[in-house]
Order: sequence, then C-alpha cells, then structure tokens
Amino acid sequence: MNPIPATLDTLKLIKFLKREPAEHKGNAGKVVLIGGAPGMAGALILAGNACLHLGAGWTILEMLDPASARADASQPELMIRLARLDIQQSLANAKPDVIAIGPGLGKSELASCCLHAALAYPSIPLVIDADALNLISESPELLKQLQIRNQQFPGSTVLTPHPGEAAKLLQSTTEKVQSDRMKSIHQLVELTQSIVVLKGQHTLIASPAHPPAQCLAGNPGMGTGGMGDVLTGSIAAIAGQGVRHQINLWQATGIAVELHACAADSLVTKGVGPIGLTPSETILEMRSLLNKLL
Ligand SMILES: NC(=O)C1=CN([C@@H]2O[C@H](COP(=O)(O)OP(=O)(O)OC[C@H]3O[C@@H](n4cnc5c(N)ncnc54)[C@H](O)[C@@H]3O)[C@@H](O)[C@H]2O)[C@@H](O)CC1
Ligand SMILES: Nc1ncnc2c1ncn2[C@@H]1O[C@H](COP(=O)(O)OP(=O)(O)O)[C@@H](O)[C@H]1O
Repeated sequence: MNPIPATLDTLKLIKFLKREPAEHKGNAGKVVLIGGAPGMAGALILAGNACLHLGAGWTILEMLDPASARADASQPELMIRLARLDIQQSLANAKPDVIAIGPGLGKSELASCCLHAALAYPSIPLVIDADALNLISESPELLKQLQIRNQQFPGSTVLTPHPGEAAKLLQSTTEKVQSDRMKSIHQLVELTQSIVVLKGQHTLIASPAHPPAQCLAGNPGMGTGGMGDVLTGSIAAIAGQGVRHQINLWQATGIAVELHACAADSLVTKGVGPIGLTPSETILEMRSLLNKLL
C-alpha cells in the first residue's frame, strides 16, 4: 500500500531568489538548453523563454535545427547556437551552471551524441525531458550512464516524464503508469536513481532521498503542446539561480512545478483559459507570481 503523498509546499523558498543590490548576471546562473530538432525548434525556444523570464543570468540554446539556429528577433536575449557533434567541447567552453536537454530533441545520431555529452558533464544540475527520456528508454548504455552520474553526483539530475514517457522508461504502458502513479514514481526513482517529476494531474515529485510529494495545483488547460517545455526551462532557471542562492535541485524542481501549476490556475481565474491557455502566457504569469513571492 502506498501512503498518501505529502502536498508540495515550496513557494516559500522563492524568497531565497531575492537579489542583493550588487548582484549581477554571474550570480544568476548560466543555463545551456539542448534540443529543437527540425520541426520542433519551438519546443526549445519555449524552454529558453521560460528560462529567461524566470531569471537565469544567461540562457544559451544549443539548437539542432540548422534553419532555426540564429538570433531570434522576437527574443534577442536568447543566445542561439547550432548544436554539432563536438557538443562536448561546446559545453566545456560554455562552463554552464545547469544543463537541460530534451525539448524537441528528436532521436537522431546528433541527439544521442548531445545526450551522452550532457550526461558526461560532471556535477552540475542536469534536467532531462522529452525525447532525451525516450532515448534513455531505448538505450541500456544511456541508462547506465545516467545511473553512474547519479552515483557520482547524487541529487544533481532530474527527469521530467509525462505518463507516456514514464511508460517507455518502465517498458510499460501509459494506462499502467496512470493506474498507480505512486507505484510508478517509486519504480522510476529506483530505475534511474534520479529526482523524478511524474507530470499530469497532481504531478508527483520524488527522489532516492525524498518520498513523493504531490502538487495539487494545475488544471486541464495545461494540456497544450509546449507546456512541459516551459517546465523544463523553469526548473533550469531556478536551479541556475539556486547555485548561488542556496536552493538545491530538489527544491528548485518543487518550486518550478508549483509555480507552473499555480500560474496556470491564476490565468484561469482571470478568464485566460482553460480553453486556449498557452505556454507563452503561462511563462509571463509565472514571472509575475515569482516576483510577488520574493
Ligand atoms: N512547439 C514544439 O515544437 C513542440 C514540440 N514538442 C516535442 O515533441 C516531441 C514529442 O513529444 P510529445 O509529448 O508531444 O509526444 P509523445 O508521443 O512523446 O507523448 C504524447 C503521449 O503521451 C501520453 N501522455 C502525455 N501526457 C499524458 C497525461 N497527462 N496523461 C496520460 N497520458 C499522457 C499520451 O499517450 C500522449 O498521446 C518532444 O520532443 C517534445 O519536446 C512538444 O513539446 C510540443 C510542442
Ligand atoms: N489535467 C492536468 N492537470 C494538471 N496539470 C496538467 C494537466 N494536463 C497537463 N498538465 C501539466 O502540463 C504539462 C504538460 O507537459 P508535457 O506533457 O510534457 O507537454 P509538452 O511535451 O507538450 O511540452 C505538465 O507540467 C503537466 O503536469
């Protein structure tokens, strides 16, 4: 029998993000986000926009789609680069505080090479989402690399599967995952040794060091393509600031999950959704809520 999970209660930690008057972008974290294969560049741009609007000092996109790997006039703050097979060297040069990989990544050879490089990058917080999770579910070698990273650097990797991705990781079905979400998250934590966010209604978060906690906020208006990409960019932004603001990856993940769901609820209260609620609107509402809670 799985006990009822605790309710996530992390928004009070947002005050740790408050900036001292002399702080600068070097204190706010350098985030590298990897993904955006042809046809899915938007996923990486959404993650990047979330990262930027939630306060990262630098947001760098390693974009797999050559046609989209150029400055975005509507969001020139994003540093958009073309991801190449020498990604390991690019990461070494960038010296990020956080890496996030997956939004729109696809499953090409280049995608796989990027994931190997991200998993090999030592010690810093790493957020793994979307197709990066699908690649791990299809490769015992990548799964082993993830497990080894977690042995070497416990608590520094978070996976954010939706129920479909969770099913692939567990070699199961979406229906089985959803029929006992508590059992599923325990299995995911055991398999991957990571912090795991099992998305969907009443998102669960757990890790080898933490029993599951549940987010009761959120609504079905969040069922719009790109909403999960926003969560990925948000975790990365808060973890990036957390490096110098005493917020660890477990806490950053909880804050982002709760802020994301509360922002969507707040928009619905204002009549923006649930039908037609967009990920881009949710980013701006998250920024507004975060600044109110500082
Ligand atoms: N603007 C863009 O370019 C977008 C690109 N995207 C990318 O598209 C790729 C494919 O990802 P998708 O997730 O769209 O497609 P997938 O085929 O990976 O997963 C979708 C399936 O997962 C299951 N599922 C998901 N959430 C569920 C829930 N809450 N309850 C029950 N079942 C659930 C359902 O079976 C659903 O059909 C990813 O790389 C992703 O990042 C998406 O993020 C959408 C936006
Ligand atoms: N009915 C719901 N209630 C609460 N949250 C939801 C609901 N449906 C979706 N969400 C949230 O919306 C996000 C969707 O993420 P995901 O499925 O990865 O989207 P995408 O891959 O399109 O970016 C997750 O954070 C999930 O928890």
